[in-house]
Amino acid sequence: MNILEVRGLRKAYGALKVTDDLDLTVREGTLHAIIGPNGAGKSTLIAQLSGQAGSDAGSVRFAGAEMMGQPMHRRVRAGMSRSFQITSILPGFTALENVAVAVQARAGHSFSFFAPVAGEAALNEAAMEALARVGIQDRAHVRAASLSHGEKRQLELAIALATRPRLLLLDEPLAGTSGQEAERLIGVMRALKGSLTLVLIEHDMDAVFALADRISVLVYGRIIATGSPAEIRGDPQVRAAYLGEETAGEEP
Ligand SMILES: Nc1ncnc2c1ncn2[C@@H]1O[C@H](COP(=O)(O)OP(=O)(O)OP(=O)(O)O)[C@@H](O)[C@H]1O
Repeated sequence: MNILEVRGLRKAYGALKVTDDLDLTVREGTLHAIIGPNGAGKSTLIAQLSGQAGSDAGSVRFAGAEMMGQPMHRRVRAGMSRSFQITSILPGFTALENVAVAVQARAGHSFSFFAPVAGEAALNEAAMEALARVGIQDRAHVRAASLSHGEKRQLELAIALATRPRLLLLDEPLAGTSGQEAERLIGVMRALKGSLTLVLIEHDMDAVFALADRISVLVYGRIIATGSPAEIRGDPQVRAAYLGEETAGEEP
């Protein structure tokens, strides 16, 4: 089943067409990576899908329902969530509080995953469960300011997971991480695979080709190819437009 069907998506900043009649189909349960050169429109696409940024035209169907025009909190409630940058983490709050606060803030007044009577306890339970899924439950009561960079990246993931998404949009989760931290995050993403659908933007090609079930290549606001890692690696158009000889020739 296709959990996400994007058709004719457009967004321009002045004369600059950032997403330009973009089509994308994501199958449920897959990790679908989107790669492309700097400035291709990847972050803008994630922002448009999550509802953080508006769109000029197009259709975004999630689990059969049209999301275009819906605000972000409605999309979160429908099961579509995105990870946020470290800047949205509150340094004086513990990891657990960060997850709980973010869930409430993002789901807004329509936060209704739990019966009202369950309130805070249920919220904390969900937050703790999310921390466990990303492997930092033992850091739950540590202030975010004291977490390592990699742990903050894990916390971002936990914040997104706590809304119990069916589809999680990840914008460069490995950015700025060291080798060991990146390995840990790759392990977390691998463990998440199958239990939900992941759409991943990532510059680390080794990680992309190791993790992805399918890859789409975005160039100048359009998807020029979609396929398995092997198909993308072998696609002459992709090699010419983006991957370059040294990456295209390597085996993961
Ligand atoms: N708010 C904005 N106002 C004006 N131009 C913008 C805005 N956001 C993005 N752009 C421009 O849109 C283009 C696409 O940016 P975007 O960040 O989506 O690309 P990207 O593929 O994620 O790039 P990178 O790989 O470098 O992160 C760029 O030329 C960028 O300068």
